[in-house]
Amino acid sequence: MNPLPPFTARFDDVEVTFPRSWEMGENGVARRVSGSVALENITCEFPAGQITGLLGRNGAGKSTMLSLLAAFRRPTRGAVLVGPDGDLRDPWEDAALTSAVLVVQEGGDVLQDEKVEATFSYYADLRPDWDPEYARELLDLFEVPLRKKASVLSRGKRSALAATLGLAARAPLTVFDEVYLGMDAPTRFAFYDALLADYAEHPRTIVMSSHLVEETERLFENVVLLDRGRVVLAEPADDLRTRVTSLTGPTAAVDHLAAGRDVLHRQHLGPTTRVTVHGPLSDDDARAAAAAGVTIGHEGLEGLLIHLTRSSREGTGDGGTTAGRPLAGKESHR
Ligand SMILES: Nc1ncnc2c1ncn2[C@@H]1O[C@H](COP(=O)(O)OP(=O)(O)OP(=O)(O)O)[C@@H](O)[C@H]1O
Repeated sequence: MNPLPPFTARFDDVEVTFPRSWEMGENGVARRVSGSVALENITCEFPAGQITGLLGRNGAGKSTMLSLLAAFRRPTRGAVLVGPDGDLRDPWEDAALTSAVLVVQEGGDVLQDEKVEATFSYYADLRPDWDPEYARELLDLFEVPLRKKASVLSRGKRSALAATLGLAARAPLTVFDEVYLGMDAPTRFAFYDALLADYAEHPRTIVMSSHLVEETERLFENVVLLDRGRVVLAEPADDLRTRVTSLTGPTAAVDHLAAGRDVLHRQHLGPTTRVTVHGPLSDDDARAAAAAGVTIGHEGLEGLLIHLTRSSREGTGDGGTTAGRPLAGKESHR
């Protein structure tokens, strides 16, 4: 059977509100937790056959958004649609669609009390594009024993197993929700390399949520940035990369060039100053910089994202988005 084509995923004015609930406080007394808006006015697309990074600070709404793709929950309002281009549908209770969407979270969806090979058999039954040989290759690469129970693996090895399942299932829409948590640096980089190599050979749509922007950004063709439940930007990664420029050189010349610009970061080292600014330089500025001994460089995405999420927070103040905040009322105790 031919594999399904890569899927597109679309969010159309999506809102997710969590209802009020009860939780046990530290003192053992039940506490009423206010409802909260986790996602608000989310309209964006994860394009077919591309790798998109879903970025945002803690509590921004990344996992909530990704859980909608796998139909783990329904939006309170708006529509989530997935499928091959021209045939996007609501994945809710649609078994054919959900078997083509795989959301991999830390620890993965594994049979905890059985050997890893039992989980492989389970995926072979459930996932039409499962590649058993590739799965074993990945386990060798990550040094995860096939004959151990998943529950006795270390946290890093469990993450590597989850990554293995995500890659070897070759789902037309594959979502990695911070799956690398617990992996050491060599394993994380082996995972990124394996992902890129397999994606090149077997095109599919990949969405990866991440905090580790600096080390994952090279993977991304698109970026969706969430802040407090709202989309701050959704753009091709290359367009974003050209938006942050560093200027390094004599302090007076750097300050002159940076005047009136949106400065993201400033660092002094004796008579030398380095600033990062938001926005490209004109040709005239570039010539002036060269004449004044100022070196121009391009920065990664991290500085821009920190800046955008920080300033959106300051800019909105209390009257801005309600996302991630209580809906109404105060916490009460009983
Ligand atoms: N089951 C739930 N009940 C109530 N509120 C929830 C629930 N799940 C998430 N939230 C709230 O929704 C908001 C978004 O949470 P979410 O886990 O989606 O964020 P995230 O970006 O994945 O965070 P992190 O990077 O810390 O994992 C948070 O304010 C969180 O407290």
